[in-house]
Amino acid sequence: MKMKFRTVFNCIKKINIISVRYYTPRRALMYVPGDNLRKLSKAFTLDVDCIAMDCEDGVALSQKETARSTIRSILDTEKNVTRRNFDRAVRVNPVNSEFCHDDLRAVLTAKYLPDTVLLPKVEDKGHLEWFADQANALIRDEAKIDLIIYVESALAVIKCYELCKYTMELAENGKFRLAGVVFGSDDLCASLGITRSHDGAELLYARQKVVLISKAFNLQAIDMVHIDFKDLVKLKEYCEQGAQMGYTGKQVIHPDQVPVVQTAFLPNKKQVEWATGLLESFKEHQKKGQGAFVYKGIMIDMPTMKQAQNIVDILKLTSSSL
Ligand SMILES: CCC(=O)SCCNC(=O)CCNC(=O)[C@H](O)C(C)(C)COP(=O)(O)OP(=O)(O)OC[C@H]1O[C@@H](n2cnc3c(N)ncnc32)[C@H](O)[C@@H]1OP(=O)(O)O
Ligand SMILES: O=CC(=O)O
Ligand SMILES: [Mg+2]
Repeated sequence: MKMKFRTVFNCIKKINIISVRYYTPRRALMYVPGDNLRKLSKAFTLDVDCIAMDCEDGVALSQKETARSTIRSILDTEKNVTRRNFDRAVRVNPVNSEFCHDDLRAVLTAKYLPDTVLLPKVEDKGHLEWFADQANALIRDEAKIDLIIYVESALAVIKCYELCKYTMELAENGKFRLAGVVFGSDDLCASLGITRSHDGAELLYARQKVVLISKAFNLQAIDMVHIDFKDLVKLKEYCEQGAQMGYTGKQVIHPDQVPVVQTAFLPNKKQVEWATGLLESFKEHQKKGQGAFVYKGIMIDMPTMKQAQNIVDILKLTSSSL
């Protein structure tokens, strides 16, 4: 009996609450320095949901122009030359840098638009208005891109709700839609004046705040990067913790991290069996007029049914979008 409880609770504790209007899976969001053709070519061979071609912090100041033009030439070529239909994302430089305008012009006027623009270091409404003006002017016709904003400073964590809300408002009449929020842990550490520890305890408050607010707007929440890329055991632990908090994916910097993250952000076989069994049982009990009932020794009513539905939904959404 004790074992049974543990098994069921192990299933429950890993559940993501998702409620989405459209869904592009981004379990692993993998950065590739935009000036490195070897790494870019390698990335396109991987089984990864999202490739983040980087113009920002993974690129030296002297290589910004090379990164921009390399990414542009990739976007000018057809997407389906690779074996997998991944999300083609570009991380541009922050709006208040000298590079962002040129980055946006290069990527948003390419023959094929990126699926997603990743906008780092967003801190106030002015940044978002500036981005909206640029995107609306540069994107042709009726096309729309996904936008993911980064919360990665003390100020941005405090203003996270306001930033998400305002981006959604701007998106209503814009050529972009807000798809998610990235929790930029490493820049946040720099902003707070701390050095990141191995267990990440210093990040807990902000990490939870970012996922809570993202989910309040039905957005994807993409968890912090694990820079100790050779430690795959700790990576798995962080993934499970993030998924348990409600994060839908994680930033990745090395190919070895990809399979761990892609797997960790999908419900496992045991969770799927638990969820489908519960949903069947829920239907039967509803027919009999019973709102609360016992399934595998646990009291079930509407909230647990919704958690089970989330598991089934995330699996369906992920497999149907790939
Ligand atoms: C922290 C906050 C952030 O903003 S994170 C985002 C900014 N940083 C980045 O983008 C860094 C991305 N990662 C990297 O550049 C590399 O993984 C670093 C960490 C430098 C290690 O590279 P390297 O010494 O080549 O690793 P390795 O020899 O183990 O690589 C094995 C093969 O995999 C390739 N690889 C490596 N990283 C990537 C990547 N991100 N994307 C695509 N491919 C990658 C290497 O080129 C190498 O391939 P090959 O076997 O030589 O063909
Ligand atoms: O951009 C990501 C971060 O952790 O900083
Ligand atoms: Mg950052």
